[in-house]
Amino acid sequence: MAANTFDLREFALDLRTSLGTAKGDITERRGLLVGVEREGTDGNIVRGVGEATPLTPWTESYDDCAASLRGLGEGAEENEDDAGDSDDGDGLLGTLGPAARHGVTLAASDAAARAAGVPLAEQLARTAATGDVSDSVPVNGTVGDGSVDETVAAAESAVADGFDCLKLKVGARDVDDDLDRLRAVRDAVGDDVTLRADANGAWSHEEAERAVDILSELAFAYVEQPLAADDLAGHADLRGRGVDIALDESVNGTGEVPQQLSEFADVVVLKPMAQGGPRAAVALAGHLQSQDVTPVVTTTIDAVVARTAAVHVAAAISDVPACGLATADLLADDLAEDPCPVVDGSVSVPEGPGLAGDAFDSLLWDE
Ligand SMILES: O=C(O)CCC(=O)C1=CC=C[C@@H](O)[C@@H]1C(=O)O
Ligand SMILES: [Mg+2]
Repeated sequence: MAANTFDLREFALDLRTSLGTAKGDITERRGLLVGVEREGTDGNIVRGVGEATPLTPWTESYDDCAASLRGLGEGAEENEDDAGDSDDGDGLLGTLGPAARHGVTLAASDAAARAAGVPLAEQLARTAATGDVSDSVPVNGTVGDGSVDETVAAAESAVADGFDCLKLKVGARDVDDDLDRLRAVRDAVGDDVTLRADANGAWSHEEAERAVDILSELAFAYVEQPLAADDLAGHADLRGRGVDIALDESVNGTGEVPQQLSEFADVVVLKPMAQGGPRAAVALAGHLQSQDVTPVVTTTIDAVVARTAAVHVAAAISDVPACGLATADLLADDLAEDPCPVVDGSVSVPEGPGLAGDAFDSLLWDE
């Protein structure tokens, strides 16, 4: 196989307004675009584009990600067979943290899908045997921490924009203040809007038990990561109280993923950036569905390349519920035009080939 050559481009994007979470405010997203070029079987150059946008504690640090990708560029010639689109972590890929691995495997998968002339979602569905590929994906609105009035206003604005599912960030303030926020949102948007809360592991077991009882009264669909990432037993204990329990940091970190997640959660959030690439995310989704656990795909507030890849991941997962992919509006600017704009609470899957044809090539190569 001809050697891969890798190109890198660093970027930094400000958020339009900071996203308040229990882990602090997210104000900027720094990452690296990864471009791969290789000679195809017909002798033509095949290109692929990836994105590595770290976010601790879901992934390695930016500095570690950047250093490992720069090291990759120097050794690409010797490691041509390792930098394919395999996510099994052998060889070269095994030395990379999840965000760097996401950048490399996404670029390789984009190149392979473009060479085959198929959308990335179709290639992902083929390799994971997940079944048919959707041509659109439902998405939820994302509402950060804020006062009661700010939260209600943001929720009403999202519903007016066509979202019928909202995720509300909690855990940054006293649990009773959060429950006042959530009750006010339910009163404002009515019973037909699906509501979710995400605590990012901020609550004690006692706080979580109180919260779950109120969330059940308010008919919330699920609460994401109410307890610390390592408290799987605590999450299991919260189940069956009228609101589903979702795991995020317990599954999307740099630790081991428990095999039998159905003991601990009804829903598992999948972050392709934290899973080390689109294929790993789709494979885990299939594993979850085999245990009757519902997968939900979310970005890590990424730039347009990784966000588009997350749309393809969600499209390759059968019967996926509303996903956390409508995060473009959180950014003050982006690297390229969005091929998956949100329309009435859903996004269309680009026809490709690959991610979005050659739409992102000019970000890495001078035409
Ligand atoms: O799920 C969504 O609606 C958007 C993504 C999202 O909420 C998150 C992305 C990355 C880190 C966190 O701030 C948050 C999460 O915890 O899921
Ligand atoms: Mg979360």
